[in-house]
Amino acid sequence: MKIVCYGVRPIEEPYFEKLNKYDFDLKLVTEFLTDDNVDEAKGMDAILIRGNCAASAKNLKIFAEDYGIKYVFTRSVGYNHIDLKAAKELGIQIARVPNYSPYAVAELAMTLGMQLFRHTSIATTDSAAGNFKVTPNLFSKEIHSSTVGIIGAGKIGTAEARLYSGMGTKVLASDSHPSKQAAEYVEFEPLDDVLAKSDIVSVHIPYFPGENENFIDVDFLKKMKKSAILVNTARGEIADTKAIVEAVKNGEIAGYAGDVTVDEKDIMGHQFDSVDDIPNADVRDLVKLYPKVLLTPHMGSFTEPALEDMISISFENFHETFTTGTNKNVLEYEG
Ligand SMILES: NC(=O)c1ccc[n+]([C@@H]2O[C@H](COP(=O)([O-])OP(=O)(O)OC[C@H]3O[C@@H](n4cnc5c(N)ncnc54)[C@H](O)[C@@H]3O)[C@@H](O)[C@H]2O)c1
Ligand SMILES: O=C(O)[C@H](O)[C@H](O)COP(=O)(O)O
Repeated sequence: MKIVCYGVRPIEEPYFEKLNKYDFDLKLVTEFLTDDNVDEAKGMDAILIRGNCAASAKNLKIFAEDYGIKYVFTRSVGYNHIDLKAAKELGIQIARVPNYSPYAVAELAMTLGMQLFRHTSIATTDSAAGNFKVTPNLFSKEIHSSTVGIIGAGKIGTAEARLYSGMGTKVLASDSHPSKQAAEYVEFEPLDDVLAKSDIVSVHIPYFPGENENFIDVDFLKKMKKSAILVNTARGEIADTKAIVEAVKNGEIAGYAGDVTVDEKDIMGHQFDSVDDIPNADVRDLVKLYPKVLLTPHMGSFTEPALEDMISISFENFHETFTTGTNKNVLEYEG
């Protein structure tokens, strides 16, 4: 079976080869899938994409009607980059990887939160400029005697809760479907209470296009402590970026860290000559608030265990579908 895999970084290529136990005929393409590079899929039986690839109605139509491709799978947890409605109409099967190492993202979220909590980004920026003074803005609480709030205690949120609870931290959580697994590490409380009590708030809810844009809004931010840190490693679209910029600028929260932004397709994977060249004005303003704002380039899943899971579970998805017609990680459009 011929599979074209989009968004394969050179460092990832040996893993695709090593984990190819079903001997698929793989075509590895470095670029993310866009409407402009659909022709890489010509002659292929199936397509594998990642989070920052866009499976739009336009390119899905070409895959189905011009190339006869019926399978477009993603090696990501999130699937907001796929037009599920169009896929269903075109008879394209979509599947994802719902469960790669959750510690990949959980550890990053914790690292970013701790960096802001202990002011190390401010201190190391100062020392890199030759300033070794212990200034009042470096004064800190300690995490073992503080409270962390997890919003969305699913697989990643629970993994982060476990990490913090291992340090003795009290961990609260808000979740629309509280689980027993999470309850081992968190106390579930209503969202407003979690926001009011937490010193670090870490968000892990999925993005559902048209449903929960700007879940983190002015109101959400006002409910947090002025001394608290907000971390979003989930998706940029669930946050009102302008509201976060204002909240940090006005001291309504102490800092913000994100592994995700809005308009990712124009930002992630690109290198700009200057911050002023970042194409989204709100993201530009956010970046300029460093070191109170820390942004990473959507690298939460960029660890060896996560990468191996993403590839091998995708290959299992293809093998199951090629042998039985479907697989356990198929996504259905629920319009
Ligand atoms: N930064 C990265 O590289 C990276 C990597 C993987 C996943 N993600 C993002 O993280 C998200 C979470 O991943 P996961 O594996 O933990 O998913 P999951 O489905 O296991 O957990 C999500 C949890 O959020 C809860 N939830 C949904 N809406 C909610 C709401 N409004 N309020 C409270 N709780 C709500 C759900 O009940 C569920 O428990 C993904 O959807 C994806 O967008 C980011
Ligand atoms: O949802 C996920 O699995 C991740 O957020 C995501 O896909 C990572 O982004 P990528 O590096 O795959 O573009």
